[in-house]
Amino acid sequence: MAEETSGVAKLIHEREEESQAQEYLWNCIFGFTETAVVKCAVELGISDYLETHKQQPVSLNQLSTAFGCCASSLYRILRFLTNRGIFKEVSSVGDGGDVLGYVQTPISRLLRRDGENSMAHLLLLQNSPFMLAPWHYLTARLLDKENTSPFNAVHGKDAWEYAKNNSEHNKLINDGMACHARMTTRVIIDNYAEIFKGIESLVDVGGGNGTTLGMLVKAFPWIKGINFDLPHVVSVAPHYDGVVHVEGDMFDSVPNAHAAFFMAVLHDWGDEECIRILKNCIKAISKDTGKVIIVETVLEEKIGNDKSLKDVGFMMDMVMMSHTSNGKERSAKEWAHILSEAGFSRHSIVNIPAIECIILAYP
Ligand SMILES: C[S@@+](CC[C@H](N)C(=O)[O-])C[C@H]1O[C@@H](n2cnc3c(N)ncnc32)[C@H](O)[C@@H]1O
Ligand SMILES: O=c1cc(-c2ccc(O)cc2)oc2c(O)c(O)ccc12
Repeated sequence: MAEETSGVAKLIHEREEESQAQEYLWNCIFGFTETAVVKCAVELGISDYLETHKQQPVSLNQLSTAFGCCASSLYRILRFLTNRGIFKEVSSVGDGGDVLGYVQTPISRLLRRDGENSMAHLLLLQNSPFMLAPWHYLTARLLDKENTSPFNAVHGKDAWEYAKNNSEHNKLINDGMACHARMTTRVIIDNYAEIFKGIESLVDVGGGNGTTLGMLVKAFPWIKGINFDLPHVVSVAPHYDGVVHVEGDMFDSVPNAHAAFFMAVLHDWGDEECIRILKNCIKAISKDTGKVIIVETVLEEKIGNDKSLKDVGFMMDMVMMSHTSNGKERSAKEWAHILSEAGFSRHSIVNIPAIECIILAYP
């Protein structure tokens, strides 16, 4: 009898496991629909529109009129998004009785295109045709003796060369990265101001359109900011008080400054390339009191801390495999290797409430 019960329990357990496995794979198979539909909501500007109505529910008719789109298709898009908790459907009392309308949620607020903490442009970057096409060549990269990056396989050049000759892609990258820069820089300013005490001038190497340095200099006005990036990036960068834009190539040299800053740059490159860039940095910064501040993923640091942040690090590592030739996310051991090879005498890692850590390296 006991044996029979344990056999049934085993069978039930196996069925539960199989149904969980199926659920996981259904999500893998159709997971792209969520990204595609969220992208559609961003392109229409649904969050931006709802925001202008504060928490007043907005009806389907109002939305379809505002966007000039087919009400029945928009209804299906909104049904999908409310089902996943991205927007919320509420009823309110109107002239003719109860009316249904849509309001924002904490997720949809992050999808406003101009919000301070918006993630919309990062979503548009990753899901642009330029960035999606290379994923079809991931297996080809593994089988290719030359290890050609999927981005190169599709576009015939690396992402930075491609952006140089394609203003649409250049804007997508700069806006997407600025979106990420705003989120992480806010965390750094609010929690780690002591890192910037005593820094007279700071060069942001691969600083993109200067969003990060603009925020840092505003928060810590004693710093003179030098935003350093490729010519096609700085030539379209907006003005920020206290920041000068300098064009150049970090593989040749880095402008002199008291300290240097890197965010989401070194992960685009292999170890030898990072060592070369970092050696240029050591030459550029103050020998006695200078330091290099690196904001990047340290893979295992988030374990046991926040699983979702750790998962983003592993996903970013796949983005690097698809979009760069030698780039990768690194473990603490891998960071220690490139920093010591570049000539830094010591470094420390600060775990922060973001997907990255702050790595402080001293000459
Ligand atoms: C992933 S983006 C990071 C931008 C910015 N630091 C941020 O966190 O938003 C990498 C940046 O490195 C710049 N970059 C690539 N190659 C470079 C080079 N050889 N010299 C200087 N900057 C370079 C790119 O133009 C781009 O702005
Ligand atoms: O699309 C991206 C996103 C990043 C990124 C996002 C969030 C972070 O905290 C760090 C980096 O980095 C990218 C990157 O370096 C690249 O070469 C292409 C695309 C992206």
